[in-house]
Amino acid sequence: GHGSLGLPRGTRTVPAAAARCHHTAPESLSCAWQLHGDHLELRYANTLMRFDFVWLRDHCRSASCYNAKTNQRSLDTASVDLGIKPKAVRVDETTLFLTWPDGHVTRYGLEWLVKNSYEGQKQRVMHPRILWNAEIYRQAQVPSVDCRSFLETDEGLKEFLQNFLLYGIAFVENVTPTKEDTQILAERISLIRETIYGRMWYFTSDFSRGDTAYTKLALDRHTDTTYFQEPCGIQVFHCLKHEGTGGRTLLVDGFYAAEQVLRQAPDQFELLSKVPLKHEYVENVGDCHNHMIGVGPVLNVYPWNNELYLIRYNNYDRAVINTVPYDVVHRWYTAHRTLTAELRRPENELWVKLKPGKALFIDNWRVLHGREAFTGYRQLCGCYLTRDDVLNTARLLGLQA
Ligand SMILES: C[N+](C)(C)CCCC[C@H](N)C(=O)O
Ligand SMILES: O=C(O)CCC(=O)C(=O)O
Ligand SMILES: [Fe+2]
Repeated sequence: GHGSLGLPRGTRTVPAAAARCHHTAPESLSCAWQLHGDHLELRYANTLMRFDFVWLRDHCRSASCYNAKTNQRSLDTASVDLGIKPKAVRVDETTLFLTWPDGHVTRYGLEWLVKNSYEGQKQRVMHPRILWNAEIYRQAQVPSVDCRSFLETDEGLKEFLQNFLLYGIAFVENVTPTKEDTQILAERISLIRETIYGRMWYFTSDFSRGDTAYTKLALDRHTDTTYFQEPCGIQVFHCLKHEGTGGRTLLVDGFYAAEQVLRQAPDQFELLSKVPLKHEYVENVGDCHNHMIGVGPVLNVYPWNNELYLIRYNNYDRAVINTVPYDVVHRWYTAHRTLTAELRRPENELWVKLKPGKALFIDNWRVLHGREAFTGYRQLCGCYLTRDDVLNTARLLGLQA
């Protein structure tokens, strides 16, 4: 052995024989382990990891516990004794071997353990992103992908998806300006998410639906369908026609703004990520009758690494707040104001004029959109996409999503 791991010796550590440190050479990638009363401690590749015994038994990848063809567990986890403890431990250069009380042996690749340990996951992000303001986005000179390359080559599709994952927005150019051609684009990367607005939608300022989107008014930055229990993951916009003035589209990276809140006021960030509230859509126009309610905090983060994955921000559609006591609600308004101030900084605003032929994909869990008031006839088509299926396509092309 190379000496002690410097562990606090509590009453729960196992007897001396098992508590001795064990090392494997070479030093650089050496593995040290120590068996405690209720967990195994492992140090490998500069990571100190702690594994619960039931977790270790549950993750046995032997043929009897795991079906490698379907990647499904066959072990009945409920049959594992919650007090289980390995009776023998061995480590070589690449693998940890545990022998269980009934003689069953489990092997774990050390790299696999690092990747799948809590400590390993805590240090990495689920979704690599580049947070942006207008300057950062312009400097990056993210190219639009050509429609043919998007539709006909894996490289084109992959480039598009990589940009989309990193920035939360991506453009396809040279698209035939019709609803049908826009649908073909959408279906290249995902399934269309059908909602109360239909599958593929057209919209103009005809107030055919009970929502300001269907007017010529300006719309402040927001995310859509905050009033769904699962807001739509992706929004596709394709402007088919505009004869008039104004109508530019505003895009703001919500995660960039939230990150600034985290820096300035971590307690406010935390409040926005903990306080659940409702968004609501009540419609009674013509034959359209809908009542939708979605519940959740403004900021949604993975608890183990505090990584943002969803922002719900729509001041138009935010419902009556009746889920928060008065003193918390005041602090919530303060936090909401801080976030709003960040979202409204002019340097965070990316303004684009959507034109026929250029389709825009927006990550509706991250990037807010808005529009300038306009005059004249303007027609947009588009759809929402199911997020799981966009990410599925990205992963199949080898991207981390
Ligand atoms: C995109 N499309 C015009 C179909 C619907 C617009 C929905 C607008 C709604 N206020 C929201 O933000 O969810
Ligand atoms: O008209 C626009 O450009 C966007 C309107 C809007 O926010 C929406 O349809 O979700
Ligand atoms: Fe919208």
